[in-house]
Amino acid sequence: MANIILKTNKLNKSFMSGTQEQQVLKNLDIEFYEGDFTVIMGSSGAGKSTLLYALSGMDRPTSGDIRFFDAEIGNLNNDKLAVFRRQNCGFVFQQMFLLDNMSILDNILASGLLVRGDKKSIVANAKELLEKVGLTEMIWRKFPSQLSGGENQRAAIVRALINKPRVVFADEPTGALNSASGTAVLDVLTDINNDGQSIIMVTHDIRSARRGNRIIYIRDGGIVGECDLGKYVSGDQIRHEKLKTFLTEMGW
Ligand SMILES: Nc1ncnc2c1ncn2[C@@H]1O[C@H](COP(=O)(O)OP(=O)(O)OP(=O)(O)O)[C@@H](O)[C@H]1O
Repeated sequence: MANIILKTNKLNKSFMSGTQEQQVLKNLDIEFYEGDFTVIMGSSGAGKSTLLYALSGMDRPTSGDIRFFDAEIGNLNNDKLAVFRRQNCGFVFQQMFLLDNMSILDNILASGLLVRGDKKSIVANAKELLEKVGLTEMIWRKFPSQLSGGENQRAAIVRALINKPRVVFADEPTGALNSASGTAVLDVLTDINNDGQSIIMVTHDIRSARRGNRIIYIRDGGIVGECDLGKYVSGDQIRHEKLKTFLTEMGW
């Protein structure tokens, strides 16, 4: 049995809209396991991104506990939480801002150097990841304002992965990418997962979801189903059909 990396206990998250309270996550109890590529799916507004933000410590729950490895993240103050996130987590979210006064490569190296001191290995890792997501050497020297949205997004993904985080949180990582760039990003996520890094990804995209081994379905802030797909194998049609059947059963 794989180690539990994240566990929630009666997780609730509400937002106030005027005087009305909207309860988005409702008493959620869930465990995530080391080495899994977990995919969270569900209809629009079901609470997927809210869950991802709470799990990753980007936002605080209204009530309930989240145990992340050995840390109860609700008990960490903001500074400790920031250090904890920097050391353990990578974030591949839609809004990921690169610093505009630094080249693409420097943006990535700066993130790496914040956590590790070994510049040589950080540079080597950065170049390998940049090539994998299809960003050529000419682009490494450019500044974010000189790149397309998709190029910036791929660079931001490299920055998120540079420290080899134990857990990568991804929210629609291929959302703004064309098919070839999307595949390159999914291939990188699959590679790092095969190397042992855990991934928790929210997506609407069945092609992205297919990369996961565990699919969780959320409706109205609660988990209503899950499907064990086994590890991704390219071109495995049976796996693909199993996912499609599961999603149909869930009313997707
Ligand atoms: N910061 C916020 N303030 C107020 N309401 C919010 C906030 N964030 C999310 N919500 C509300 O919580 C609900 C769930 O939002 P969430 O983004 O988690 O859904 P989702 O399942 O990720 O949807 P989608 O697939 O459309 O991205 C929505 O009704 C949304 O309006």
